Formats: sequence, C-alpha cells, structure tokens
Amino acid sequence: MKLNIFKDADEAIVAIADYFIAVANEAIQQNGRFNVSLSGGSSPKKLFELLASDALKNKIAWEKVYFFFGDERYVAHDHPDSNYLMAYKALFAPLSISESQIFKVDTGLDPASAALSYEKCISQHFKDEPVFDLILLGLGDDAHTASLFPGTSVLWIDEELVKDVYLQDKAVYRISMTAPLINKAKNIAFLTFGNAKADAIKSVLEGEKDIAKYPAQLINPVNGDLQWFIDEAAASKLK
Ligand SMILES: O=C(O)[C@H](O)[C@@H](O)[C@H](O)[C@H](O)COP(=O)(O)O
Repeated sequence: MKLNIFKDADEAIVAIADYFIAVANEAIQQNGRFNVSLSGGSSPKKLFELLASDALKNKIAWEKVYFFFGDERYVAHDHPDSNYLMAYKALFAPLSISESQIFKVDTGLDPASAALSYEKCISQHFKDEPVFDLILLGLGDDAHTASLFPGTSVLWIDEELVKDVYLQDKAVYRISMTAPLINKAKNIAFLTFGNAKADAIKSVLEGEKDIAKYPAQLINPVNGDLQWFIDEAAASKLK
C-alpha cells in the first residue's frame, strides 16, 4: 500500500489524474483496452473534469476505455444523486464517450435484480475473471467505501460480485461492488481529502481491525496495487 500525501486537494487530484493516465495507457498497450470502475460522491468530480480538460483529454485513447461504477445510488440516471449523472456531465459528455463503453447500473429494476443484472454485465464483459485495471474509491466520514457501509451485511459477502445494500438510517438502497470483486483489481486508488475525512483515514489506516466499524479496511488487493491519494488535511490525524 502506498500513501501519497499532498499539500491540498488540487495537488492530490492532479497526481491521481497522472496516475489514472499512466494505468490507462499501460492497460491499453498491454491488452488493447482499459477497464475502470469510477467512484461516486463529490470527491472525484474535479478529477473527471481534469481528465476531460484540454490539458489532459488527448493523453488517453478514450475509445478503448470501458467505464463501470463501484457503486450507484438506487435512483434514476437523471436524478441529481446519480453517480452516473455526475460522471456523464464531468467526463462522458465532454469526451463524447459512446454509450456502448459505459456500463450503468439498471436502477429501473428492483434493487436485488439491479445488483444481479450488474454482476452479469461485469461477468460478460470480462468473460473470465473480472479483474479491473483500476478501481477508484472514495471514503465516507464513517469509513465506508463504495456502498460498503458500517454494520451492513454486504461487508461479510465472499461470493457475490455486486450486491444491493439497504441503508436503514437513510431508508435508501445502494447497489455496490463487493470487497471480493474490488480486491481482484490490478490497481485500487482512493481519492480522499479534507478535514472531515481525518478521523476515518486514521481509523482505517491506523485503527483497530474492525471491518464492521471501518469497512474501508476490507480493501486489500489480492495481487494488485493499492494507493491512497490524500491531502494534508485528511492526513492530519495520522501518526
Ligand atoms: O456513491 C457514493 O457516495 C460513493 O461511492 C461513496 O463511497 C463516496 O465515495 C464516499 O461517500 C465519499 O463521498 P464524497 O466524495 O462525497 O465525500
């Protein structure tokens, strides 16, 4: 695991953008395509916008990139909370990415069917082992990642690749990749910044091993590489 600490969020975003480009080009060179899973929430928005900017958009052969989502809110794709919609506005539309390269969660199905359908979609795309070249992750203030939330049963799954997750406190569903799927990836990268994340970062990286309380501790690639891209504010409580 490599912990990269930057002065501020912008520096962390520039660094992870360069990392994204390097991993993408290596995958395209080796296998002719780059399979990436995007994180949701607000942290990655500026990363997506930077990748789609005039400065960087020509660094990757985007027609060879296939986009998946580490998790999705159980809402329509045009709902303001949709992770797909955020990525569409910040990355897919500016780069004119073909819909055939984007694998959305079918939130028109019931939650369990949406999870099953997404798992089938992933399995069909990879034919054999679903090994992503890169999985981007964020970290919640409560140390969740993707939609692996504290105290949810999805944390203990060792078979399924994708699962529906009911969040009791918010009375909403999420559809999430599971830890077994995420940990198969060749590269996993967290992008996390801001003071609000300092306690969660400390718990995950230096706290007692407690998956139920700190689900991001589940993330431990079987054969791949794990990197954190964080700013000094998020790192402020680390030893
Ligand atoms: O759908 C989501 O919300 C994410 O996948 C989630 O795991 C996110 O990465 C964290 O909650 C951090 O969210 P912020 O980046 O908004 O702080």
